[in-house]
Amino acid sequence: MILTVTPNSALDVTYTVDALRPDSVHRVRQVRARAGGKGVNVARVLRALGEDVHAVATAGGATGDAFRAELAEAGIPADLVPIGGETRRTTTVLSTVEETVTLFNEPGPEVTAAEWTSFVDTVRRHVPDVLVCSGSLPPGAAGHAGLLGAGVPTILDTSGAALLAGLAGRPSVVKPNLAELREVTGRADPVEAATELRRGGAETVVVSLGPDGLLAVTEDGAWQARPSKTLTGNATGAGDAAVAGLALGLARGEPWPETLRRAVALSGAAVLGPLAGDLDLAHYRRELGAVVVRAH
Ligand SMILES: O=P(O)(O)OC[C@@]1(O)O[C@H](CO)[C@@H](O)[C@@H]1O
Repeated sequence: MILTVTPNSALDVTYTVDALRPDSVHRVRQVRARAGGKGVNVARVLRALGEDVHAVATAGGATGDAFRAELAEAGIPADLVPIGGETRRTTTVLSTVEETVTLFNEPGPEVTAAEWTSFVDTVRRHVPDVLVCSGSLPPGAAGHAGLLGAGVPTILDTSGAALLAGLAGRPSVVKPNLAELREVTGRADPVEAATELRRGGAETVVVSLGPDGLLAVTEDGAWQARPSKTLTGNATGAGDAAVAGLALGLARGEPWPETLRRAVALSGAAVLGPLAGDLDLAHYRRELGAVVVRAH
């Protein structure tokens, strides 16, 4: 079983507007709301692939109730740890004129020390094949390192100070995008920057390069996997789909080139899905054979 952990869960609200203009009123053409946060998106993707997955997330207040109801409707098995604060919302604005995707991520509610302990205990009750810990931390949370279980392969997908602190948990994989990698290392070259994170405690660093695919820097060498073509769509959750592919590769003990191939194919399928966590499965199957993987 793959366990996905979302400390700062969210109700993802997606607005579709015509043009997005500052200093103006926007008429929203379509509103969609559903359970989100990066780990929840990873769980959705794995579930769509028919994999055995379980989610752990926080939930509080009326937004937490909506989050809980939607997750149950989606059929994702989950342990939701109650918190006193209100689960946050994230807002994604899709503009059909500029074809842009704009995100507003709230910080999330303050969690108490007791709530965080209960969250960590809930995660530790599981013995997964792979543990995926994704997204930001809510204010007051002690850090990801305490969630990364010894003896279980782990993926940490977060950014900034939380990523640096999480290295203390010696994750099997971290997956920053290029901007996040540069931000935490101050280095422009992705291989040098990834090597620095490996020295800091990550076994493997997988960098998401947007339309250029994924770059993995591992103890056995480096590989880059590129999609067969550039896609347009909703890129929110594309990184989470890539993480789902990495988790699957780790669970199956596949070699890195295979794992990267799947992760890139899933990431493209997510860009074509309407909302974060959705997949175009036909694209995924086609793209699996078309992704180009080369030693870097
Ligand atoms: O604020 P975080 O935890 O970094 O990111 C949260 C988030 O923007 O990431 C997902 C897309 O990856 C969205 O579904 C989600 O709400």
